[in-house]
Amino acid sequence: MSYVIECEHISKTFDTPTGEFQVIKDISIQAMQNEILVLFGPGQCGKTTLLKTIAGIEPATSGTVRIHGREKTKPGPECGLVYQTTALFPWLTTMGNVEYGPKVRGVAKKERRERAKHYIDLVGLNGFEKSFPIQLSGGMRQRVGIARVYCNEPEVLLMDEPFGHLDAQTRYLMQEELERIWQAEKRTIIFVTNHIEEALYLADRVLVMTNCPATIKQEFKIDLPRPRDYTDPEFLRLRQTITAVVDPAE
Ligand SMILES: Nc1ncnc2c1ncn2[C@@H]1O[C@H](COP(=O)(O)OP(=O)(O)OP(=O)(O)O)[C@@H](O)[C@H]1O
Repeated sequence: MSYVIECEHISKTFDTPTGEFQVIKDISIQAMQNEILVLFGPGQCGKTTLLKTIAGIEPATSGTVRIHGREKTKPGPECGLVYQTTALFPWLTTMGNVEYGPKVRGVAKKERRERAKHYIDLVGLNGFEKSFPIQLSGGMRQRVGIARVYCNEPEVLLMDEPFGHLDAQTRYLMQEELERIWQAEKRTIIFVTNHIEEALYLADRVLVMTNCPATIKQEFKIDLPRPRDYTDPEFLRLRQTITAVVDPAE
């Protein structure tokens, strides 16, 4: 079996004014083609650091990251990132933001506009092509962020609590929307969250992390049919089981 993402024995230690601080300890994970892998753990446990290491933004102190078998040591277009507060260019419209990546890479205007329009429609923003970010709600801005990474056609999507700043209703809606988008155009996704329902709604597998230094404590394969039902008894049972595994004081 060939994996899209392979992390082997990743450790990460920061030099701080008070000495060395180990954030990640010997983590090995793999993601298969089109899988949604959710990293789930308590706040400050090291989830973002692990994602940055996979993206090549924070080099690992030891261990290797491979994307499609190629070692990853620096940021590159093969990884598309969506953050909690998506940094859209405020002076560009939805179209301008979504087509930005292909434009910088020299893709001809007609082709990149068609591609951008396709992804704008896919995320449900048809009619908002000319809107500026300030004219959009938080959920709509995250839709633009998702369309923008899709438009760059990365091999993997790395999503760091992308819905963490949204109100509860919009958050549920965006979970459903991401699942719909992923069903329409599947990608390999590593999704970071500390929200158990979000993890269960989206994941093929949930990896529960321990607190700093982060290790993988337990893995759960989520075989529930999609789209998932938050009130399904099996969903609720898994919610209870996984919550019990996470110990914020660990
Ligand atoms: N550049 C850095 N230098 C020193 N310490 C750092 C650095 N980056 C992160 N840390 C520390 O590493 C720990 C893990 O941080 P990280 O942001 O990876 O956690 P997280 O699980 O993503 O947190 P949250 O759920 O709150 O987003 C924290 O204690 C943080 O202060």
